Formats: sequence, C-alpha cells, structure tokens
Amino acid sequence: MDLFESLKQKIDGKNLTIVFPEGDEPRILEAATKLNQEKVLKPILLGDPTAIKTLAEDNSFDLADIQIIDPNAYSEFDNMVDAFVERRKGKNTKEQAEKMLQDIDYFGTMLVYLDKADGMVSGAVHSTGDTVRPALQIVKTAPGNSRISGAFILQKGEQRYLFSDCAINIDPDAQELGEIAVQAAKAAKLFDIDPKVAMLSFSTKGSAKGDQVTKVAEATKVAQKLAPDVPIDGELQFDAAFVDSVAKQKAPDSDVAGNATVFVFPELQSGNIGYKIAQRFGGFEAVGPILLGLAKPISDLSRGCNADDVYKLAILTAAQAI
Ligand SMILES: CC(C)(COP(=O)(O)OP(=O)(O)OC[C@H]1O[C@@H](n2cnc3c(N)ncnc32)[C@H](O)[C@@H]1OP(=O)(O)O)[C@@H](O)C(=O)NCCC(=O)NCCS
Ligand SMILES: CC(=O)OP(=O)(O)O
Repeated sequence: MDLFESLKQKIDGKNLTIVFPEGDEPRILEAATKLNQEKVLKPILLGDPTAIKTLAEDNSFDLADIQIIDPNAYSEFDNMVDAFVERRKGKNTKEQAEKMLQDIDYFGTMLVYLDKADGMVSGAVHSTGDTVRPALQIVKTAPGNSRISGAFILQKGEQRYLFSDCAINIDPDAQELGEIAVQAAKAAKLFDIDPKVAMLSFSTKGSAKGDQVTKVAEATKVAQKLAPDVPIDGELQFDAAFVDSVAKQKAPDSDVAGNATVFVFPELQSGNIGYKIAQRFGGFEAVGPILLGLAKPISDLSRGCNADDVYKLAILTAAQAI
C-alpha cells in the first residue's frame, strides 16, 4: 500500500491537531484545506484571521471549520510566557520571552510543548535554523537521544529509501554520526522501510585514506554497537551501497552493499546536496526533513516545497505523534 495511505489509516479517527505557523502562505492553506476536507487531521493556522480568510477566498480554498489562532490576540499569552521562562531555566528573561514569542515559530512550538497541538509543520517560508531552533530550545530531545537529525524519505514507484542527515548537523563527529545512523534506522521502520544502513563516504572499505574516511569507519562501529540487530556497514561509496554489481566488486562480504535502503551521509553538505540531486535529477519524491530524536513531532519544510509536500509532511508528522 502507498506509504501515505497507510499512515492515513494509522492516524484515522485520532483527531490529531497539527499547527501551521505560516498560516498566511498559499501552499499551507491549500494543504490544510485538503487535510481538513479529508478529515485526516485537524489543522490549526497561525496568523491574522482576516488576512488568512481573504487569502483563502482569493485562492478558492474552503477553510470551513479550520481553527485560526491570532498570536497577537491570544488570551493565554501570559501563561505561555511564564511556561517558556520556566522551560528555559534562566536562559531567557520574561522580557526576552515576550519578544521571542512574537515569532510564530516560537509561538507554534509552545502550542506543541503545552499539548495544545500534537505537532507542528513550518519552514515553507522560514529557514531551517529559524524553524528548528525553537524546537531545540523548548521541546528538546526525546529520552535516549543526545541530538536531533533531519531525514528525508525518497520515493519513486515501488522504490523507497531514507536519507540522513540532510538538514541539521553541519559536521558531526564519529560518535554523533553513529547516533544519527541509529536514529535513521529506527525511523525507517516507522515508514515501512526495512533498514539496511550504508555509512557513505568517497571510500569503500579502505580504498581511500584520510580523516574523513576514518570518521565514517569509526561512526560505523559506533552505530553497529548501538544497534547490533540492524545491518549497518561502511564506509561505502554510494555506488557500492546501491548497485549490486559494484558491491560485488568493491565490498563482496558486506551484508548491506548493493542492498542499502538507508543512506547516512558523512556531513551536511553532502546530505543536503545528495537528497536534492535525487529529487531534482533522479525524479524521486523527497518528503522531509523529518526531524528525528525530538521529544515531540515538529517538521521543517524545504522552502522549495509545494502544497502536496506540505500535505504529506503533515501526515508524517501526525503519524509520529501516536
Ligand atoms: C540546527 C541549528 C539551527 C542549531 O544551531 P544554533 O541555533 O546555532 O544552536 P545553538 O548552538 O545556539 O543551540 C541552541 C539550542 O539547540 C540545542 N542544539 C543545537 N543543535 C542541536 C542538535 N543537533 N540536537 C539537539 N539539540 C541541539 C543546543 O543545545 C541549544 O540548547 P539550549 O539553548 O537549551 O542550550 C544549526 O545546527 C544549523 O543551522 N544547522 C543547519 C541547518 C540548515 O541550514 N540546514 C540546511 C537546510 S535543511
Ligand atoms: C531541507 C532544506 O534544504 O531546506 P531549505 O530548502 O528550506 O533550505
């Protein structure tokens, strides 16, 4: 079954609410309208209600009973400020909190933190840093996770893969990269991908030398130790990880090479470039980034997203809430 149909079945009837801070963005309105009409989940839009309704009318989107919250007229704003200050444990004053919560991503994240929404989807307009920073500061990591990472599902026809980290950690060390790989393997299972994890490099099993290669080889050992029941191998070049005939030549003893389904990139430059090449040259649909390791589901869109990407990421985000 199609991934999104199966995720829709999982969340069906659960009345999950997803907050969209960028409520005055047409792609968000289109996706929210569809999610609401199909009763997949309950969207909450942030912004000026009059401006949002006018924009919806201009684009023929029927918002029906979708909840709109105006952060500038939010009756529980003072409580939100107090909860934020308490959460930040001395890192931000009340005056700073009042200012920070004018930012719709901070405001939306607080709605999730305070259980007034089950998840959040933002980033159609805002950069990843601005979207994710409030989540890191307020929601923080889930138990057992020292950091978060950002994965993409890449799918085309029957093919479905997971790429990570394509969004968050700029230059992880070996320990961090190993943890990113384990987060990716766990997430793959959630999205019906049988994880076979390739730790990517420009070298296969010592064919090249250097600090960057050593880092990936060490990260492979970290990941194997953290998740001994998951097939994880590296360091592997992409062709050795993906193409059976190349795998036979370059890494004949590997249980992952040639069959990888989860691709872990050595740092963010290659991860972010890699997923966009698969998407734009390879014709794969890229859904994400899905933030892994956060205590509550919050997702960041690429600014290049369309309404269908928003719709699908909202479903993925809601599925992480159950
Ligand atoms: C994610 C990112 C914004 C965080 O960086 P930052 O704002 O400089 O973060 P800081 O170092 O100031 O830390 C802010 C908080 O986040 C936490 N944090 C930072 N990175 C984290 C991570 N990967 N996992 C968990 N927590 C993290 C810090 O501990 C800190 O918490 P505190 O305020 O409670 O002490 C930054 O790593 C980044 O810009 N990454 C690249 C994003 C990007 O442009 N991607 C490409 C497009 S998708
Ligand atoms: C994930 C990503 O690359 O986001 P953006 O395109 O918004 O920078």
